[in-house]
Order: sequence, then structure tokens, then C-alpha cells
Amino acid sequence: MIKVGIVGGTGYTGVELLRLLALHPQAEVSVITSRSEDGVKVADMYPNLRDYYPELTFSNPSAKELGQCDAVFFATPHGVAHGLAAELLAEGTKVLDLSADFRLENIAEWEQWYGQTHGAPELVTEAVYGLPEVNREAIKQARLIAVPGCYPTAVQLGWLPLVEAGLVSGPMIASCASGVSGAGRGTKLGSLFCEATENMMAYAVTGHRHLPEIKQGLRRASGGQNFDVTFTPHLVPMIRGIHASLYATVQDRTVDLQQLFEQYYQHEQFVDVLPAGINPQTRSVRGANYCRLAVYRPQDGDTVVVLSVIDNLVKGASGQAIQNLNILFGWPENSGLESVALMP
Ligand SMILES: NC(=O)C1=CN([C@@H]2O[C@H](COP(=O)(O)OP(=O)(O)OC[C@H]3O[C@@H](n4cnc5c(N)ncnc54)[C@H](OP(=O)(O)O)[C@@H]3O)[C@@H](O)[C@H]2O)C=CC1
Ligand SMILES: CC(=O)N[C@@H](CCC(=O)OP(=O)(O)O)C(=O)O
Repeated sequence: MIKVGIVGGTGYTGVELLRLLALHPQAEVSVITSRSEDGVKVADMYPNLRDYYPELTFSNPSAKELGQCDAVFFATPHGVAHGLAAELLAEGTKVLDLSADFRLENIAEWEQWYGQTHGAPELVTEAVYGLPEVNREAIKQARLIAVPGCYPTAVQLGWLPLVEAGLVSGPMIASCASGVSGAGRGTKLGSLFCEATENMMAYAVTGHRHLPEIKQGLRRASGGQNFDVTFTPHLVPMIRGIHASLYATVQDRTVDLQQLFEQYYQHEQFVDVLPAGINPQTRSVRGANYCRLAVYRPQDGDTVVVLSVIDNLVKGASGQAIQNLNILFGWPENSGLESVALMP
């Protein structure tokens, strides 16, 4: 058993890490932090976890305590991991950051989109982007993993087969919808029940911070091509789930898209290319570490439509972080990730 720590254990991704790690055969949570709930037992705050963590108690984040862990997850707002990562790495602790602190290779771009000065630029080049489907070999050797964002996971997994095959020409459009847990547990007007329920709205239409992450991923997958991507996120009245409708121009009509996608993901246990004609639905991944995909060429036109769904808290955050942990420590990639989606 290795010892893991979670910084930000009261947030939605933090408690999702607790839920998934409760059944992990090789890892046990030994430190969990919260500044606001310091001294409170996890079992008292989250009754669903009572049997799994009877004594575990939230504590204030301390590098000394976290440095005793083999691996530490940061489930914190942007900027927090910057402050602690170097100290933990010096102790030999692996760092898996669910925030965006180490996702973008261009520091000026990070500062522009996240509105703050980068707190650990010296660590950016060593950080490995934790999308296992493209970076598995690098993840095995990593000390610091930048776990991808939720929208970038759904979008990249949907477009990678087309982009890597060099099939895309012209602008690309990602129209995505997210459940409200994507906004975190903090109090925000837009997350209130009366604001979010019976409603659907776009936001950040002029630019969302996940756009540079998506473009960076596509650029790397294509070997350096810059794609013209429009990304429009929407908030929908679900707790969990992301649905991405992805539009790209593919002029080559000879390619069998279904076969291309099935072959690309044939060895990926967490990416499921659905049989032709079956559309992915968010509830088919709810609580599970899957991305489910469908690909279409409607009316035999030039536009290829890919539909991609994930649970933002699982494959979009905590499940993907645990998948990275499993790869890092050489365990079966599905350790602790065997939960079946809750449907209906
Ligand atoms: N929600 C989602 O679907 C996804 C979220 N992410 C990213 O994961 C990270 C966590 O998200 P989420 O769980 O939704 O966030 P929440 O707002 O729900 O939780 C944030 C957690 O961080 C702790 N925290 C806040 N500020 C600090 C600080 N300065 N130092 C230490 N701890 C702090 C909070 O506890 P306390 O204040 O008590 O210390 C709380 O436990 C974010 O960076 C988010 O962007 C990524 C993918 C998907
Ligand atoms: C519904 C909602 O508000 N979603 C969040 C995405 C959260 C996420 O993925 O976090 P990162 O910033 O760590 O990538 C948003 O649009 O900001």
C-alpha cells in the first residue's frame, strides 16, 4: 500500500478522489487537507464514506505532512499547487495536479488566461500532460503530472483520431455542455438551484481558458499544426457530465471513420467507440472513468461530427488522476476505477 495525500479534500474533485480511492487496492489516503474544515472527520462530513475512512480527519495543508506521502493530489484552485509542488518533489513525493497549474507549456499564455503570475515556471517543462491515451510512456517516468481539464479531455479524445491521421482541414467547432459540478463546490450565483435548473446557457463565448489547452493538445497530436478552434461551453442542469458535439471538415470521403476510431482506441480500456448509429449519453458514464464516442458524416457532407461524453468529475478529473497514479506506480490501469456508470 502506498500513502497518498489530497490537498483540497472538501471540494467536488477532492471528495470524488476519496470515493474512488476508498476501493483502491494499492493506495490509502493518509492525509486530507481543508483549511475551512480543519479537525473535522471525513466520516462526519461525508456519510457515504463512513465505513471507509472512520478516523481520517481534515487538516491544514502542511508540506511536512504531505511530504510523508508517496503521492499527493492537488484538487485545489489554480495557483495552489505552484506553491507546494517543488517542496514535495524534493521529498520524493509524486505530484498529480488536477488544476491547470502545469498544463500549458507557454507560461505567458498561462498567465494571460489564468490572470495571475505563474508561481513555478521552472517546473513547467518537466510536467507531463496526463492524458494517458496520448502520453502513457511519459507518465510512467513522471514526477509531476498535469491532469487535463474536463472539457479538454472530452474534446481531445473526440478529435485525436482525425487530427493524428492528418484528416482535418479548416476551422473546428467544439460545442460543449457541462453539469454544474464542473464549477466546483464554492458558492456562486450561477450554481444556485434556481439559476441553473430548467435552464441552459452558453458562457465564456468570447474565450474560455480551456481553449489554449485544447489547441495545445491538437497541435502536439498533429506534429505542430495550429488549428482554428471555436470552443463554446454551456451550463446544463445536471450535476455531472460533459457532452461535446465536435464539428470538423474532413474532405477525404474514402476514409472509414468508424473503423478509424475503433482502431485508434482498440487498446484503450477507458475509451469506448460506440457501434455505428448509437449516440453517447452522459448518464452512460456517470460515476465511471469512461469516455464514450460516436462519429458521423451527416448527409455524406464534408463535416464530420464526433460526439463525446465523460463524467467531468471522473474521466474529466479525479478518475483520470487515479488512472495516472496507476500508470506511475505500474499497477493495472483500472485499479480503483472499475465502477460501473449509474444508469438511469
Ligand atoms: N469540478 C470539476 O469538474 C473539475 C475541476 N477541475 C479542477 O480541479 C480543481 C478542484 O476543483 P473542484 O474540486 O471543483 O474545486 P472546489 O472549489 O469544489 O474545491 C476546492 C478545494 O480546494 C481547497 N482550497 C481552496 N483554496 C485553497 C488554498 N489556497 N490552499 C489549499 N486548499 C485550498 C478547498 O478547501 P478549503 O478552502 O477548506 O481549504 C476545497 O477543498 C480546480 O483547479 C478545478 O479547476 C478539473 C477538472 C474538472
Ligand atoms: C461548468 C463549469 O463552470 N466548468 C468549469 C470547468 C472546470 C474545469 O475543468 O476546471 P479547470 O479550470 O481545472 O480546467 C469552467 O468552465 O470553468
